[in-house]
Amino acid sequence: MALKPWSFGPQARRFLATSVLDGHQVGFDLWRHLAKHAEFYCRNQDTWNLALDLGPPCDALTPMRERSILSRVVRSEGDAASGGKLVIALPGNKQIETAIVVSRKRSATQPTICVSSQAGCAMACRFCDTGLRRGVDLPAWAILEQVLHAEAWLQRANLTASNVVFMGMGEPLLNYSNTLEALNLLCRSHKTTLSTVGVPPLRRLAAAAPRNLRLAVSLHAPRQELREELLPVAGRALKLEELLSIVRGFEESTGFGALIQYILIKGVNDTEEDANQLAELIAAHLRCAGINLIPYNPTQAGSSFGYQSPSDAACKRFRQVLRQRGFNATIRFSTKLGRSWSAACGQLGLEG
Ligand SMILES: C[S@@+](CC[C@H](N)C(=O)[O-])C[C@H]1O[C@@H](n2cnc3c(N)ncnc32)[C@H](O)[C@@H]1O
Ligand code: SF4
Repeated sequence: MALKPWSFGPQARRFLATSVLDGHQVGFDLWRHLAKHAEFYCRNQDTWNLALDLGPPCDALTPMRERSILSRVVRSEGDAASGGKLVIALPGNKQIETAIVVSRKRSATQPTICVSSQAGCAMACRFCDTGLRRGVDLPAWAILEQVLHAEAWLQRANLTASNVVFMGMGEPLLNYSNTLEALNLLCRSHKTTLSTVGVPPLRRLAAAAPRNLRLAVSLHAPRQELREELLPVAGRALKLEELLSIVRGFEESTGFGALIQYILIKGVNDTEEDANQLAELIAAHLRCAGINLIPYNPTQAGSSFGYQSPSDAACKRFRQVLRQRGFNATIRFSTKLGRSWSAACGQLGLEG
């Protein structure tokens, strides 16, 4: 495949030359990513050295030959046309997971790449299997390479992703500087959404994030005490009102309403009264672009608390209350297939 004359320096071009030795048939979007990566790697010698444990200075990238992309896909589940999961090995054999959701709205196919920011997560939310493992921060390149691998995978079905969401393994704001580094590149080419449980670095992000970043907040409860029950961090870090006021500031500085995420757990937070309280809370504090209701996906973590998925009817009732109060509320039903690959929300991270 012929190289395009990229306007980066010679080191970056050499990086590109080596990155195609394995003969990937990559499309234009992926090339653009590679080019950005090249720029990124050449700027970040420290990250590069650390990752490879070899210590080549930037000038010595050429001998790297076919291992220019540091991570590799060790397994994929599902298929490119309908979505799936990639298990990706990093140098040193740590494994991370990237989910790819392919949704169809009318005739348009919209793939979304769901990246991990950490392997494991220290937040230990009661319903999430990622939280069963302590969080290890991923370097920025490992976040970016998930997009590369996912793009290459999607190309089997002639698809490209325009959306990237930080909704895979980990709490992105606890890996603040690497996440910001990755966001600065990704927001140039993809509609990018960062999902957070709401931790203090959110204040810094509001000032530093690219202006077109979208924010999703995992709220899950309309009351502080219920939130603390579900998310242990809610009792230690930002209280509900404080969190909402930071999110409001974020909405003002970016001009985009935040997306509210709300897991629905049978008999825990799924009553009509909960829905009404949620509507009041959000209306009082936020502009809010929409409310994403996520029926609880069965997990090992959640089963130890007896959590169960709500019925479809209960989810729809909850949604109806929110809609009647004027909110754009949607239910994110995970496909049976997605659950069987353990690629659904909260199910990533028990392997590897
Ligand atoms: C895995 S988290 C990653 C991003 C970030 N740590 C957060 O909590 O927003 C992405 C979303 O998955 C949701 N989630 C986690 N476990 C879940 C489960 N068992 N069922 C449904 N959603 C779940 C989270 O609440 C969050 O909204
Ligand atoms: S829901 Fe998010 S913050 Fe909570 S344990 Fe899972 S990944 Fe971490």
